[in-house]
Amino acid sequence: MAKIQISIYVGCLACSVILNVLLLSNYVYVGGKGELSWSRRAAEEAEAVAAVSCSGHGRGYLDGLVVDGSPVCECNSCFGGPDCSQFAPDCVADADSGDPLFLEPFWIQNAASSAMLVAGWHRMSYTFTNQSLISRLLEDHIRKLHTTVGNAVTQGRFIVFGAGSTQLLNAAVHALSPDNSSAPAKVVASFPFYTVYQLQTDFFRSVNFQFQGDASLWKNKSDSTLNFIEFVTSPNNPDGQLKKAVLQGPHVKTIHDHAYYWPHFTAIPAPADEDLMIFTLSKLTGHAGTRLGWALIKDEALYQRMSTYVKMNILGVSKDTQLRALKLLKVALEGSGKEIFEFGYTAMKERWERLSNALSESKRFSIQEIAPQYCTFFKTVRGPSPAYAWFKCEREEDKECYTVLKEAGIIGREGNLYGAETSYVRLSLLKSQDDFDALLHQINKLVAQEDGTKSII
Ligand SMILES: Cc1ncc(COP(=O)(O)O)c(C=O)c1O
Repeated sequence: MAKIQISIYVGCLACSVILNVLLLSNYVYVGGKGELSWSRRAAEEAEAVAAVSCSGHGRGYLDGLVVDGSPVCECNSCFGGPDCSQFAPDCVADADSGDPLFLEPFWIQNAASSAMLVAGWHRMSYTFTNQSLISRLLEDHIRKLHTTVGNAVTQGRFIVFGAGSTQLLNAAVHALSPDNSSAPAKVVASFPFYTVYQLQTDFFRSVNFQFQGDASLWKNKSDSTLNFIEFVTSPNNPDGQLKKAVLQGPHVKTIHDHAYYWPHFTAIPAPADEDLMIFTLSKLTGHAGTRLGWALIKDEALYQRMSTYVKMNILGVSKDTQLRALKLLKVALEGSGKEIFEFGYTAMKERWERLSNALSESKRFSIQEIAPQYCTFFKTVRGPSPAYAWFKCEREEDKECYTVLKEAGIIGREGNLYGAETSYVRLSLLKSQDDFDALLHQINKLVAQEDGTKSII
């Protein structure tokens, strides 16, 4: 009887050892031969989808549709057909959204260093092992990047991550509003301002805060006992200017939105050193879909309030997002940031120059002026490369400028959404090259109609 028991025991032990060896071998990279085990299939899938030819005007995606076993090309606007090779000459140029696809070619050039492979068991927990909601390594890389670029002081700042900076904008409004005041804090921004500040503040209707429009209108009242929260966007969306706060006073709190304070879009005259600064991965690496924003916060109590907001809202930013952001920031830091920012600046500057040239002889249309400025990152005076053109229809009869452009096959964003007159339209310059080319094509046609003489380039 004992003999049978011992045999069963030995048998079980052997099975368990074999099972563990098999399981372990599934995790193990077979060193020496350069062969992969569990990751090979995923790598092959990723390479196969990247190899799908979409004529340079589209892309196949791992999570895209598959037809007859092949990934389907998702075409850029104005292109169609199974391989995106068919150009639609009369297509409308969509210059509406701020989708930062101008950086896609950079990531294609850096495919190897930016690729990731995520195991099924990667960080399944709500928290990191130290119970934090934030990757320490990612936080270190963010601080390092700001120091390298010289665009923000991070010493003595706490960091909160959000699902994009969009979430942090309202987290900041919530955290800066008094809890038990008889009057809600007045949320303001100087015109023209990023529409979402108003949309969000109105949407999350609260007894603690209320959107009150143009900051400039409250200039003489800001030293009173009224509570103000001013959004300062620098560089500004839509007009690319480096803005400063309009209001000052003991009851004025300021949220500095630095989404575009990167060398792609602006000279960096000095590191931003404000009490509350908000940044986003979207306009830095172009990965808007990854949804990561961060706030640099001086005051600990404010940091705690913003952290609580994010905890109550989403219980922390996705660990997959944090992993991807880490990978991307490692690439951004290569060559002390020179590669990504040279690429971004060159692309945006070229677009700005081409648009400026197209409009240089127009009396009917204009775009904003941005003065050249010394950039501490490039160590030279550099010209403008803004994310958006703040386009103006100069003639009285064109004062519904959005409609004028729409009729000319261009979709922009109405100036009144930014608190400005309807003679302004925001045109996005940071989308894909195909989007920009379509925009320029339509602008050239429009300007050529102005005097009937200029040829269409
Ligand atoms: C000024 C400004 N702030 C914040 C955002 C939000 O960016 P995200 O939520 O992608 O971080 C945008 C997006 O366009 C923006 O223009």
